[in-house]
Amino acid sequence: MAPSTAPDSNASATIKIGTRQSALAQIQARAVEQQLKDAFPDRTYKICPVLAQGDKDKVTPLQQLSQGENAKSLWTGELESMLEAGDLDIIVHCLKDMPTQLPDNLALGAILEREDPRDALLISPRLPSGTQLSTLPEGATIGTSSVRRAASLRRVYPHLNFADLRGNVGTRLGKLDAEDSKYSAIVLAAAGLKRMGLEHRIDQYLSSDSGGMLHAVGQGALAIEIRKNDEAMIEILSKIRCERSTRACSAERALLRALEGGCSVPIGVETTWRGGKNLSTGAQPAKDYDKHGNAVEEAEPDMDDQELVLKTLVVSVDGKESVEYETAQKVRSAEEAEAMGREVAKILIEKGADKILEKISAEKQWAAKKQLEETKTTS
Ligand SMILES: NCc1[nH]cc(CCC(=O)O)c1CC(=O)O
Repeated sequence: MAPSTAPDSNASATIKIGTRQSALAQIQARAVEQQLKDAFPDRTYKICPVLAQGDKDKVTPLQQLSQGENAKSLWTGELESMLEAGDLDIIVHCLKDMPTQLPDNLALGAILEREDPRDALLISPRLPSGTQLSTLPEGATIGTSSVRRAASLRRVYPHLNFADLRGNVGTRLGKLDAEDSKYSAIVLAAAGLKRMGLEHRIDQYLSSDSGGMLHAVGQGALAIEIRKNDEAMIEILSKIRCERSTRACSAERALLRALEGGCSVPIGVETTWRGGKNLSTGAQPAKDYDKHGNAVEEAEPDMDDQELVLKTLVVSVDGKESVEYETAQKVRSAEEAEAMGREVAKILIEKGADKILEKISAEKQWAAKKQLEETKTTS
């Protein structure tokens, strides 16, 4: 690829990449730096790890930390202030952790090619190998702090128990492996494990076909946050963005925004692409050939000829009530994908998802109030 010849006066300035400090976050930042280096080898880059508020406070339940207007800003607030001040040029995020509404002067600059979006089950080393969700004993405890994960699994496996599990990926694995561990299994995002080279710890991939679990909105995708008016950066990022992942994630995020859910709201999604010229006929898919005439990997069908399939699930905390909806349509831009997501939100609400979400929101407010009262009486 030709090196950048951007005419702006800053074309030689170091690109400062902000990231959280966890091992996974830094791996992700390095992966983005590498993609940028491949596209713009003449530029220089600096990774700046920043300690997030959410990483400092490991005691308060996540659900209460992320209450209210500024939900989730505890993960991104410090980094965003630095981006606004020009101390950073981009922030690398897991899209899943990004609020659907960003501060006014910041923007989502790019969504990169998505890693495996599924959740993964990791079984305790003390249990027989080959154990799956369906063969876990009655009363076995699953570690997860995600309401979506616990609620979705309760729905299909009401005989299992769920317990909070916090910390970064390494900490959570340590808690599963500890000799006196209370967990029979834990659930983590497959993407994080794969990026950390821990794929071998996955005992079962969870999906609509396996465990009845749909993943979180945006799960598995990295996103780049930028200053809204940074045209030079938008141009740079256009070389590393992924249109397919952008359309799928745009549909998911528009759905979440319309349902006004945060990361702890049990909305599961699954987006896949279906059909297209090469696959819909059932004929042998056409091969592509490189310039030497050697067959290369099967060409992906043109996205514009395919349908985006969106599966959704809203489930009550106890797993007893749920609303499901699945649809598919062609989406020829991120905007069309967003319209699809909003339409699906409307249908989910018509089917009763609003009642499930209202109840969860009321319970969260009650828990936060109780927590406040407890702090008052103990201090
Ligand atoms: N909630 C924290 C978080 N945010 C993103 C990931 C995984 C990586 C990704 O989704 O890109 C994780 C860890 C997990 O859920 O296991």
